[in-house]
Order: sequence, then C-alpha cells, then structure tokens
Amino acid sequence: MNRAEKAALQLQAVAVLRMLKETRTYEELSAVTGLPAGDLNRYVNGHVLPGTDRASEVVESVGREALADELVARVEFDDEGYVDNSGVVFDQSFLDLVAPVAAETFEFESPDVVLTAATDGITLGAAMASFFDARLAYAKKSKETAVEEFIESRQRLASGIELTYYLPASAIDAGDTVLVVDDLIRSGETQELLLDIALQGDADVTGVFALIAVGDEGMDRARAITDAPVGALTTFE
Ligand SMILES: O=P(O)(O)OC[C@H]1O[C@H](OP(=O)(O)OP(=O)(O)O)[C@H](O)[C@@H]1O
Ligand SMILES: Nc1ncnc2[nH]cnc12
Repeated sequence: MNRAEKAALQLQAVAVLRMLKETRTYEELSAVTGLPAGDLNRYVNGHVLPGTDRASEVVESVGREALADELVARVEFDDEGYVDNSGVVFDQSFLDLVAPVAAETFEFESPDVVLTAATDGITLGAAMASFFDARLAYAKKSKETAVEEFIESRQRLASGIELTYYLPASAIDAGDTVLVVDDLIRSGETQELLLDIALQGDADVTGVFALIAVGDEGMDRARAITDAPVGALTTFE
C-alpha cells in the first residue's frame, strides 16, 4: 500500500466512525467496534488517524447489514405509515458509504449516468455517481428554465392527479448505460416514469436501487419493466 492509499484508507475509516457515532455514545461505539472509547474519540475528532490494520477492520465491517441497521435507526414512520428519511438523505457522508456496498451487493455494472428524481433522490444519486465516476441526472416535476428540449414522462396516478417528470434531453445520450436510483420506492410510479425517461433517451438500464422499499409493490413494478438487477438497502412492510 503506498502512502496515498494508506491515507485514503485511514480517512475512510474515520468517515465510517463518524457516521456510526451520529447515533451512538463513545461507549456504544466501543462496543460495536471493539476499540477503546478514548481512541475512538481521538479518531472522530481528527486528532489522530487509526493505523492501517485498525482502519481496514473498521472499513471492512461496514457491510450491507451494518448500513441497513444504521438506516433503520435513522428513519421514522408517522401514524399513517409515511417515512421521514431526512436523517438519511440529508447526510451525504452516510450515502457515500452506501454507494460501494450497494454496488457490490446488487452487482450493478458501472453506468455512464445515474438517473434519479428530484428532490429526495438527489443526494443518493450524487453519492452513487461519485462512486462510479458517472454523470448524475435528475428529473424534476417542473421544467428547468432556459432548457429547450426535454424528455418528459407523464402518468395518471390512482388519485387521478397527473404526475410529469422532465429531464433536459442533453442529460442522456443514446446508448448510455443508466442506473436508476431513488431514496424510496413505494408504489413504483416514480420509478416507472424514470425508467420510461431512460427508454425514451435510448439508454440501457443497468439497475434500479433504492435506500428504502416500503412494501413490495414498487420493487415488483420496477422488475416488471426491466431485467436489470433491482434492489433496496432495506424493505419496510
Ligand atoms: O414509489 P412512489 O410511490 O412513486 O414514491 C417514491 C417517491 O416519492 C418520494 O418523492 P416525492 O414525490 O414525495 O417528491 P420529493 O422527493 O420532492 O419529496 C420519493 O423521493 C420517491 O421519489
Ligand atoms: N415519505 C414517504 N413515505 C412513504 N411513502 C411515500 N411515498 C412518497 N413519499 C413517501
């Protein structure tokens, strides 16, 4: 390992520890990692960097299960079953850790473009795009000013309300590979619109990923549209 790789590993371990510390005391973090609370305090505050052995252990311990547990600890449901996921989508450091785990768990091919829906999909989309070194594109419910050409997709929802998403046509080139991501999938209507936008752009969908699936309906809907892998970090019933 050269010096730059060592430094990158050490900083990645600090990012993991800071993320885990958000919902834990130092004593609890010590119980999870097996490292002394005093050392953890120094790592989290940036006074000392963990050695490479410790850093590798910390980074390798953050697999799908640990991130899914962390996600569950950070989201809240209201009485009607709606999710408040601001504790997750407002935390870019957490999402940056999710990206490599999602890529490995669902074996997503590296795409040219990560496509998501504004608003809440954007931070996850940015993390995934950065991990894959891909472009990020987000469709919006309104037309961006000064853009002349859009791909648009419209659907009438069960309520009778029409939902339209617009993407600047220049965001996807024909033949691009596209990974579709969103923070949450419930009915799958948003995914259907994003997948339709990718299709209209003559792109190849390489996968669909959500942080949270509420029930199976939306995931099944996505699977009916694409043969590419479809996965969620956590499913809530
Ligand atoms: O599977 P579905 O039933 O389509 O629901 C999922 C969508 O709903 C939420 O977005 P919302 O429409 O609330 O917009 P926002 O991101 O701007 O809050 C969420 O961010 C997903 O995009
Ligand atoms: N925050 C949310 N929780 C549950 N279902 C949703 N559908 C769209 N947004 C949602």
